Amino acid sequence: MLRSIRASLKRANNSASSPSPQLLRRSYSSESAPERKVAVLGAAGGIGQPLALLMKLNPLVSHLSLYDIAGTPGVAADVSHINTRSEVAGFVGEEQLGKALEGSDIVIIPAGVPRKPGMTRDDLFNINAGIVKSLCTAIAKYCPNALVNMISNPVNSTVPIAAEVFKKAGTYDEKKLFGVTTLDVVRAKTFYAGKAKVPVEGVNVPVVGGHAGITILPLFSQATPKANNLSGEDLMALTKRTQDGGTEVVEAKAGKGSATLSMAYAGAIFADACLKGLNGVPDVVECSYVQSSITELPFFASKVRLGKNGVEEVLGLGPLSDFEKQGLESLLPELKSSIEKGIAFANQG
Ligand SMILES: NC(=O)c1ccc[n+]([C@@H]2O[C@H](COP(=O)([O-])OP(=O)(O)OC[C@H]3O[C@@H](n4cnc5c(N)ncnc54)[C@H](O)[C@@H]3O)[C@@H](O)[C@H]2O)c1
Ligand SMILES: O=C(O)C[C@H](O)C(=O)O
Repeated sequence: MLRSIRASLKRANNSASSPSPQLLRRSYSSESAPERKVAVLGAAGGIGQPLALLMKLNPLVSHLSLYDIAGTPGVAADVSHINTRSEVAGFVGEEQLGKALEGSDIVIIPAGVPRKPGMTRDDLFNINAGIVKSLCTAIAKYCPNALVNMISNPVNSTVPIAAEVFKKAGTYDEKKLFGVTTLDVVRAKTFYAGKAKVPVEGVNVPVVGGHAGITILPLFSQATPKANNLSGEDLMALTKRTQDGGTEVVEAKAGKGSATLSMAYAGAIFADACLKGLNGVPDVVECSYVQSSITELPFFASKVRLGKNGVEEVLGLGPLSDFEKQGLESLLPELKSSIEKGIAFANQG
């Protein structure tokens, strides 16, 4: 079971760009891997718990720090019994946040409220913006050099909030702040493979833009392997399903939250890519929402090469179909206003 989860994590490392056989072969054993501390903030939640489990299974992690406002002692005690490399520590309440963060190489943030049916991600802004702001203030103080993997929604705004908090604290490094959009890639791969009837393990689809509705733009024209059996209508339907993937789960859960298990998987894939980059593994490429100059917007999701300092290179969009060019035009105003909303919030008061 454990072996198959690890194998699946490894397989999923065939990133949004073409899979690098070298990357797939170069996984570290715990004996050779450097010490790496990963902190999960919101670790007792729907995403946090399975994410804690998946990070405990990752041999690149030596210290796993689980923080929440409640419930982490139990989660940490539970996960700590798994016989894998990392030492696990649970921290609860604001007074323990500093200890939870100190020395972290990566901080993953799934803290905050999830959607209920009928809500947009932006409806979460009023609660989650404050949570993210206070957590990022603590990150700036206790582990200013950590890579930050932002999962809390609305990602289109929470990433700009984090950037502003770090700027104010004098610790901002644009190479180290990531909005986690991996779930969009995971969905695009799954839906494409199903429709094209190709084995999902070998599928790659870049997803660009942001992480809400039409700002999620899968580039199926660049999907590999190429599928000649898909019509223009099929590609439009796949695009819509990817954009509405989160809502599909929210409705199916009928008031009991949003995607947690698939998100934990996606979060674990992205954190693993960050760890590999930090450890010097070459050609680690994932899509992520980062500071960017490939469009006129200051933040944008695209393929990103990860390295020892975080973002090594923000890769361009590549050739787009007419349908995708239109999608790009349409998403820019919404993404712009979500970014501005985040920046304004962070700078008020
Ligand atoms: N980026 C993505 O693709 C993606 C996917 C799914 C969900 N999400 C988002 O992730 C967030 C969490 O979702 P969930 O289903 O795990 O929710 P959840 O309610 O199950 O868990 C959230 C956890 O955050 C904790 N929390 C609240 N305030 C905190 C604080 N100040 N410090 C530390 N922890 C705090 C809560 O106690 C809870 O345990 C939501 O905002 C959701 O929209 C993002
Ligand atoms: O849809 C949501 O609210 C959660 C998340 O952003 C998702 O894409 O599943």
